[in-house]
Amino acid sequence: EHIASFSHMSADHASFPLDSWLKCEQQALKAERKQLENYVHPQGLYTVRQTLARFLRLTRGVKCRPEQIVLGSGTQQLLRQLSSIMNPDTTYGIEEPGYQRLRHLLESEGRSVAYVPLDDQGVSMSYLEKSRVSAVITTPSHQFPTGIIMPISRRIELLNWAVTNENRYIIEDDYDSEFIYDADAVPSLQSLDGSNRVIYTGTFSKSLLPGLRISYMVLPVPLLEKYRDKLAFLMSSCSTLTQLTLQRFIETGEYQKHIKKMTKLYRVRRERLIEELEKAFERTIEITGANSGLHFVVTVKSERGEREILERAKALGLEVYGTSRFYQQVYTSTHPSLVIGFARLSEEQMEEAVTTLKEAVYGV
Ligand SMILES: Cc1ncc(COP(=O)(O)O)c(CN[C@H](CF)CCC(=O)O)c1O
Repeated sequence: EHIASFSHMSADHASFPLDSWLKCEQQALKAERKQLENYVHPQGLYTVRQTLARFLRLTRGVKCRPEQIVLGSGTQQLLRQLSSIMNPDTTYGIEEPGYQRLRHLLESEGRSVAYVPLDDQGVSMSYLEKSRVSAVITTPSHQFPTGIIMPISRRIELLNWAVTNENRYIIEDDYDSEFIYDADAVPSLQSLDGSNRVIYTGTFSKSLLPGLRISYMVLPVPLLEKYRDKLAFLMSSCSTLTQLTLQRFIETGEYQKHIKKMTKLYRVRRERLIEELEKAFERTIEITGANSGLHFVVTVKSERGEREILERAKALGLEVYGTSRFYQQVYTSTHPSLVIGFARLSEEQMEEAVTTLKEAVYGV
């Protein structure tokens, strides 16, 4: 077990509103026995998709009808389905650094993948325009892992790129978009798309819990028709009970209440952690990507490389990950950078966790 965790992989399970979730679940169990005794629509229960369509419009400006939503047990399942209805010779552009598990998934499906470098506004358009990428997978709300928030100007450029060729798509992975601190919410790419180029995916793993395994994708109508042709045989991959519980949790306002509470809690925690890091490391670190989401990146000026820092941190009982895990190419950057998540870090543990991190970076 770790003495403390900077893991970026979870939400703050200690603050999960268990009582109200259980109440919604019990109500669902009692009121919806019929639904539970049968198989439901392959895309998930229609009434749940109605709730989600309203929720996405309200929170992210996503414009869609419930028919366009597919519920799934995790983003990877949805991407697997999507790649089976898209052009088989699509080249998928993965952000570099980016979410490597999506790359592994696409490669395991025999899809062709290319790497799209980033500049300070997100995916590099100059690279994209020269590349053979036809479907770019991007995380504009809080680029994973750098934390870059893609400005509206770059979103427009990206949409213009997509409309210049009817085989081009943007897969907008709106991951980690629920919590924003020092920036205004930027409208989703999907809300700006007038040409059926954007597939929007999201998940409740960060705002609720990863273990619920409930994620969703919004298909533009032409792809929905392909979905119905090719994947009508599929059964819904996420639990009907979880769908019904989530629906109640949203309809009763519990979800919005939870997000408000967690934004306040995470904002305070994030500020405290930045203070502690700056106090302990003084001028020797640079913090980037901290304006939204549940993690940021800390780049340290140290002779010690990332691998050695992580080994020492592990030996000291500290859970922390480095950014090299998100690069497909091996980079030997002069200054190692770490992904610092704060969802699992309590205020009491903070000082000790930062001291231990400093020990891992500079300790002898
Ligand atoms: C960019 C991005 N889009 C979606 C998910 C969510 O997927 P799901 O919960 O299955 O809906 C993740 C999940 N991120 C992993 C867990 F935090 C990262 C593991 C690692 O670092 O290998 C992610 O990074």
